[in-house]
Amino acid sequence: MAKDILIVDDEADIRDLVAGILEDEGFEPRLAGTAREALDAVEQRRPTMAILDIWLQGSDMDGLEVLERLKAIHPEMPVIVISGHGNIETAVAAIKYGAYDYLEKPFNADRLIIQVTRAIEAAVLKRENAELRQRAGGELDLVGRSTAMNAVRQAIERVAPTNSRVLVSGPPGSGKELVARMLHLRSRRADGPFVVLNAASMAPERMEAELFGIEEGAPGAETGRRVGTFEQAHGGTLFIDEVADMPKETQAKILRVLVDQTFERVGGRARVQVDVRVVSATSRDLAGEIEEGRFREDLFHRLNVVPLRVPSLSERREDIPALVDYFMAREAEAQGLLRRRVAEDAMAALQTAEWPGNVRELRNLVARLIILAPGDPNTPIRSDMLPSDISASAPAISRAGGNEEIMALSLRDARRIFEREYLTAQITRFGGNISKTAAFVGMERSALHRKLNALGVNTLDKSTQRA
Ligand SMILES: Nc1ncnc2c1ncn2[C@@H]1O[C@H](COP(=O)(O)OP(=O)(O)OP(=O)(O)O)[C@@H](O)[C@H]1O
Repeated sequence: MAKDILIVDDEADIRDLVAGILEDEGFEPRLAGTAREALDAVEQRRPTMAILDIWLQGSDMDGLEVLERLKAIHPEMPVIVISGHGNIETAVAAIKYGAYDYLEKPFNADRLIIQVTRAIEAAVLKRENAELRQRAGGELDLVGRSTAMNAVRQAIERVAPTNSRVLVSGPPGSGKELVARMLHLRSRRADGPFVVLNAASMAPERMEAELFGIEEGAPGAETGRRVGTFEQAHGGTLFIDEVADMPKETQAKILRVLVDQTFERVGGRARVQVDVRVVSATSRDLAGEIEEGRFREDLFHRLNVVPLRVPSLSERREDIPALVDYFMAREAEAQGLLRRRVAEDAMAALQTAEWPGNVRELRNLVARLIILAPGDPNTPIRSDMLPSDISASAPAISRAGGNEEIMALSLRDARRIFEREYLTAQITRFGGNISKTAAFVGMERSALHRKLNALGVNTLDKSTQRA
């Protein structure tokens, strides 16, 4: 995406000179000759950055005041100020007001280009850092090599660079937001912002101010003027989570933005232009919501240009061991604790459990186990240490055997262990009486003897002993 740079200078020659230099470098200059023109231009669309002359003749505000206003509206937007020769103090004051840097007149083209490039890079880095912090523990890759997950991965690679809108569907906690982040990171907008709006957790009366921003003085703007999520996402991706929870009036407004990419802030009249890719997600069946009259069909078609379904965890149980290992490593590091090994019977239980909360539920369980599973950190986590609803799904064989490793063995070895434990238990049950045991388990007495010998089970046959 071309980076647009607002050039604010009262001298037309300087404006044109700066614009020419930047245009040659592939930037998209926008020009303003007065403070008012500058503020109007920013109002209409947030530029990537601004270059601002401190001395603005013929304006009702000086450059420092304009700088202050710009910083109040878009604190993250870099501004480089131009100061006349001998005006270093003012330039330094501008830095205190939040300017990224200053250029002293006369300046040469190379210096201008270096400063502009550096300012944009710094803003991108700052945003990335902020996003990383905000994500706190979020993933940037999808774990799991099941066929279902590979299909999701392939779809992401195909769709991400296209700029199409995507509707991600899937049950709660299955990884829809993660998929949306990957769509952003693999798109040409990757160095733009990724902004999340959760329609489910937002009061309907606040939704519009949140999406479109609000002007000072409008009802609900107690904290002053605010930029909405659509504007924050300019040049990047807006992720609308649980889109089915959006009130119907808001749905109509979103539809308009999607059609012409402009909107008005709440309490404002100016049209704001944005360039935003919308990725939305739902865990509900939108077709059903449309039928019930709760979701607009025309909006559905606009959002659902490319549908992408994230499978539930129970549709890809073979991914569970890799997910467990991955979360175990991450959570152990985050908590400053040692990783625990998960014994095979516990893994088998995790792979057979139902997981209504999908990957999120599995992640939370692993985090809990690291802290709460009994035994020292070198003891493997066995199925009987899992919460009862999960351990109940451990295969009966591994619970009955009490041998946590049985699920790791070949059928031949597992059968041997099973037979030994089963027969030892039965003999114990019948007080060591081989005849009674043989009758119960359905074997000839002599065959049972041979079997016990082969398995290395020592018995004192009590059926031949006189009481
Ligand atoms: N394939 C995966 N690999 C690694 N981590 C995953 C994977 N899928 C989901 N997660 C993790 O599981 C948690 C839940 O995922 P996410 O928030 O993306 O789900 P969601 O479907 O958007 O949830 P909700 O429906 O509640 O909004 C997050 O911590 C996410 O990082």
